[in-house]
Amino acid sequence: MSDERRGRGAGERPPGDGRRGERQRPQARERSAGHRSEQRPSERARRTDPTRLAAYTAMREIAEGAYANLALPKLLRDKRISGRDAGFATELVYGATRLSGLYDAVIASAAGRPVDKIDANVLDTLRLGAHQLLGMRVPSHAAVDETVALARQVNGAGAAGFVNAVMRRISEREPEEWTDLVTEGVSDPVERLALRTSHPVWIAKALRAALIGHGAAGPTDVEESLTALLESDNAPAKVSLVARPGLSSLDELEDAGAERSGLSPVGATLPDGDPGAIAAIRDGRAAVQDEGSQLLVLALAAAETQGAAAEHERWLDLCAGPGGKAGLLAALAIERRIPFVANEISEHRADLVWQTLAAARAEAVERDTSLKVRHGDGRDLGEVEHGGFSRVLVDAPCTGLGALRRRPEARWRRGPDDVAALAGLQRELLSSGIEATAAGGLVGYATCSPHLNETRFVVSDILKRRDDVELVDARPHFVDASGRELPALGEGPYVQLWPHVHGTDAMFFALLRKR
Ligand SMILES: C[S@@+](CC[C@H](N)C(=O)[O-])C[C@H]1O[C@@H](n2cnc3c(N)ncnc32)[C@H](O)[C@@H]1O
Repeated sequence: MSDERRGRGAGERPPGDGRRGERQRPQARERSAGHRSEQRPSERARRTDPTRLAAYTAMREIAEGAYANLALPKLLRDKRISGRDAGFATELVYGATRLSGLYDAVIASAAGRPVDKIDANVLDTLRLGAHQLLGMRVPSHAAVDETVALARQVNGAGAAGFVNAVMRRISEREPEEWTDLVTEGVSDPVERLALRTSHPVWIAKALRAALIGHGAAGPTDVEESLTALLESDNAPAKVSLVARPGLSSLDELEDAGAERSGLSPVGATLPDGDPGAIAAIRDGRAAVQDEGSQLLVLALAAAETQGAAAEHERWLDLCAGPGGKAGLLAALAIERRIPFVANEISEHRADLVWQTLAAARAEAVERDTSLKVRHGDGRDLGEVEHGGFSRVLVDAPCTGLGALRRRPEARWRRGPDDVAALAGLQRELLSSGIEATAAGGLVGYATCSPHLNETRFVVSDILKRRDDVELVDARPHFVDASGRELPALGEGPYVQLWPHVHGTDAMFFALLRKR
C-alpha cells in the first residue's frame, strides 16, 4: 500500500466523528468523483485497506445472521486491527447497518433499480460506500476509490464498474439532498420519518404509540419526541460501566480513566479506550452496563419489603442470562448477606451467568452467604419455590426495541410478530415471579423495550387476573448519583426511561408488591 493510500485510509480520522449532519462540505473539485472518471477503475486502487475489508466481511457475516457486536470485535482481533482503525471499522459497520434502510433508498435511486435487483454482496459494498459518503467525513474521492477497490477485490471487476457508477452518482449530492429526494414522495409523516431515520415503519409507529402511552409525549409534541427518539437510535451509545458494590468502587474506575456518572450512583462512563483493559472489568468486579439497567436494579433493592418477606430476605433473578443485572443484584445481596439465586433457561446463558458472577461467588464464600445459579425454566419456579423469595427480578425476554442503538442489525431482524410471540411468555414469567414471592415481597418487571404490548399491557393484564398483588410507585426509587429523583419518569407508578431524555436504553420497570 502506498503512503498516499495509507494517508487517506482508515487511520486518519478519529472514530465516530462522522455522524450525519456533521460532515464537512468538501471542495467542489473533491465532492464529485467525476474528475477521475476518465481513469479506468482498474488503474486506480487495486485493493482496499484491511480495515474496510474487515468491515465488509463483518457486513456479510451480519447478513448471514451474526450479531455486529460479536462478529466485528472478533474479526478486528483476528486481523489485529486496533485503535483508530478499529474505531473506523466500527463506525462503518454500525452506521452502514443502522442506516441501511435509508441508504438502500439512495442506492436504488442512484442505481436506477430497486435494491432487490442488486447482488447482496455488492449491495453491502455500496452500503459501506454510501455511509462513507453520507454519514462520515471521508472525502468523496477516497470513499469512491476505496469502495471501487473493495468491490474489485470482493465482488469482481464487473461489479466494480457498477459500484463506481453508483458511488459517483451518490457523491454528486449532499446527505440532506438525498434524504429529501428519497422521502419526497412519502406522504405519511411517520413513514417519512421512519425512512429519514432508517427505521422499519412498524417500529416507528410502535415507538410513537409508546411515547404517548407512557406519557412521554402528547398529541402536539409527539412528532418532535419521536424524531429525537429515532435519531438517538442512530447515535453510538456511550460506554457505561458499573462498579459492583463491595467488589469494586467508582474510585477504582476513575483511576482507570472512567468518569463518574451523574445518573447512576454506581455508574461511570468511559470516554475512550477498551473497557476490557480495566482490571476490575476483567475480574468481574465491575462491568459494562447501561445506566438504565443499573437504576432499575438499585430501585428493586431499595424499595421496602414488608411482613414475612422483610423478615427473611432472599432474592431471585428469574431470567438472568447473560448476567448483567444479576451481577449488580448479587453484589448488593452479598453486601447485606442475603441469599441470591440467578435462574436462566438456556444452558449456554446460564454458563455465562456463572462466569459473570465469578467475583461475586468468591465474595459470597468469603462472607459466608449463599449465591446460586440455577439452570431451568423460570415458569416452574413459582411452583417449585412458592413464596420463597422477598425480591424477584423478572427481566423478561423482549424485542429489545429500547436498545436499538446498541444492536445495529436488530431493527431489521425484528418484526411485529415477535411482539405477539413473546406476549404469552412474558405473562407466564411475571406470574411465576409473583408466585415465587413471599407476602410483602416485591417483584420488579423489566424490559428493554418500551412497546406497550410488552410493558404496561403485560402488567395490567396480570393485575386484572390476580388479587394478591398491587402496583407500587417505582419512581421515588429511581434516584441519581446525588440522591435526587430522576426527572421525566412518566406519570407513574411505572417508570419508562428514554435514550433521548435520560441517555439510557429505553428500559421499562414496574414494581409490584405481593399482598
Ligand atoms: C432480557 S434477557 C435477561 C437479561 C439479563 N437480566 C441481564 O441483565 O443480563 C432475558 C433472558 O431470559 C431468558 N429466558 C427466556 N425464557 C425463559 C424462561 N422460561 N425461564 C428463564 N429464563 C428465560 C433468556 O434466555 C434470556 O437470557
